[in-house]
Amino acid sequence: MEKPKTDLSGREDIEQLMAYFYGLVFKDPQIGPFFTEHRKVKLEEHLPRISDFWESILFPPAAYRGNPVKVHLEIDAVHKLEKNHFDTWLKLFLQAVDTHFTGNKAELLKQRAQSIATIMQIKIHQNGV
Ligand code: HEM
Repeated sequence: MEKPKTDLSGREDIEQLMAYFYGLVFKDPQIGPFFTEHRKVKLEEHLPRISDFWESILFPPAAYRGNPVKVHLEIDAVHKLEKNHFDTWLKLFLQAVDTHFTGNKAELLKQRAQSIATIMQIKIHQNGV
């Protein structure tokens, strides 16, 4: 029988979830190329960084220092980030969380992903798209 789903309890759960999520992202035909072609992201560098980011939201304080909006404005300047890219990113993110976790932290994670995605799209749009 499968293990019942639980809530995220710390860093290790975030790391496992992100490894699963970026597994989906890298092979997605729509948004995978942002990571594999436009930016040539190394997963062994991205995973600790993105885990710091989500840890700072779910279990503060955490080590993340950065500016995700600025990073995505830079990505957009080279290759446009469209609504459909955000829709796909979010769909995979929600799917990854729901596949592995359930509970308050899981809900918070999904809410924050959606609100940050909305803010990013507004900022990118303001930037003259
Ligand atoms: C259209 C959807 C998205 C695409 C294609 C995308 C793509 C990327 C790429 C390629 C990077 C690596 C940049 C680099 O290191 O060279 C990155 C970094 C990152 N992304 Fe996204 N992203 C998307 C949406 C989001 C959303 C909605 C969030 C948050 C809710 C997010 C959070 C982050 C964070 C925290 C980083 C690390 C920034 C840093 O280095 O400090 N991304 N993204």
